Amino acid sequence: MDKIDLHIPNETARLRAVILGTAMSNGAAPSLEEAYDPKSREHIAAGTYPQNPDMIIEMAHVAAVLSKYDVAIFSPVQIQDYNQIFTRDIGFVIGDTFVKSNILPDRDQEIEAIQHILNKIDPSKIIKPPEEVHVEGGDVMVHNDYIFVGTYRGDDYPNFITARTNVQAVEWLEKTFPNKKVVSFNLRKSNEVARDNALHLDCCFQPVGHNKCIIHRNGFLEEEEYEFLVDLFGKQNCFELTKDEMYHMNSNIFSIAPDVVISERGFTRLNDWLRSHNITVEEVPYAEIAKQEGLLRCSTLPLIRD
Ligand SMILES: NC(=[NH2+])NCCC[C@H](N)C(=O)O
Repeated sequence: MDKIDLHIPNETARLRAVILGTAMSNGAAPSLEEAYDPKSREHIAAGTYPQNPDMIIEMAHVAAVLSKYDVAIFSPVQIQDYNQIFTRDIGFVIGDTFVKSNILPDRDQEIEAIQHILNKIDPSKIIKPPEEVHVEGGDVMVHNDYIFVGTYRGDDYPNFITARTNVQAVEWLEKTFPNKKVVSFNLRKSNEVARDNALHLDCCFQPVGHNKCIIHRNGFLEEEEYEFLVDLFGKQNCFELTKDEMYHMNSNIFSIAPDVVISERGFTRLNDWLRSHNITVEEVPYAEIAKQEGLLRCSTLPLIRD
């Protein structure tokens, strides 16, 4: 593909091109102080932080499924000893526009590694918000006329390394995409307890199929914002996750089409529900990567959907 014509209308339309993160050179396990999410920290402390070779195998399974569906895969250039698995957060596509994230400083080298991919995009379609806007792709979802945004509105925002998208980002998205309805969600944050932390919106919610969604009530701080989504999709179309399922990142599967998803092989209750709605579930092992508080949506950045 010489030129990339971006097109992202929603989370589930048939996928044609995607950036897939890389685990080729993650480096040694970070120290407790270096970790920037509580689940990684939990595994560092327990001595169960994932090993590089295991994560490479898991990502190869995803690449194989994408290839099976003829999806064009783009890869970041590997930076030595640097975690580049969660490519979702470094930028995102809304319609025909690529937005470069203002990501956590610990992760800001990741965007340089996709410059060769950005070079294939019309430069007038690449934008970067001003510095005061903090935003990561895990918090941003296009849903046809809507843009859903995970945020944290508390005055203690600066204390949370787990709060990545601020209210300035919500305002900037409203201004920049005036034809979309921007709806924001105040998410539960914890720097210490992974089970009480919705790191990004995609850690507690994601649309799937034509009209369904996966959701976990406790990820939302405002009951009425959770209810807005349940009403929008219809209660019977919402798969409500348990606290444990949210912790294992069940909301973070990845859609190749309305009727095809990639999911973790251990997500039995979810995968059965998806199949019961005639959605093909391509199961992959991804439990090692899940230890870093990210899963399949987090490690993919879609560029073209139908
Ligand atoms: N879109 C996502 N949920 N990304 C997960 C990123 C996880 C990564 N450990 C971080 O803290 O940044």
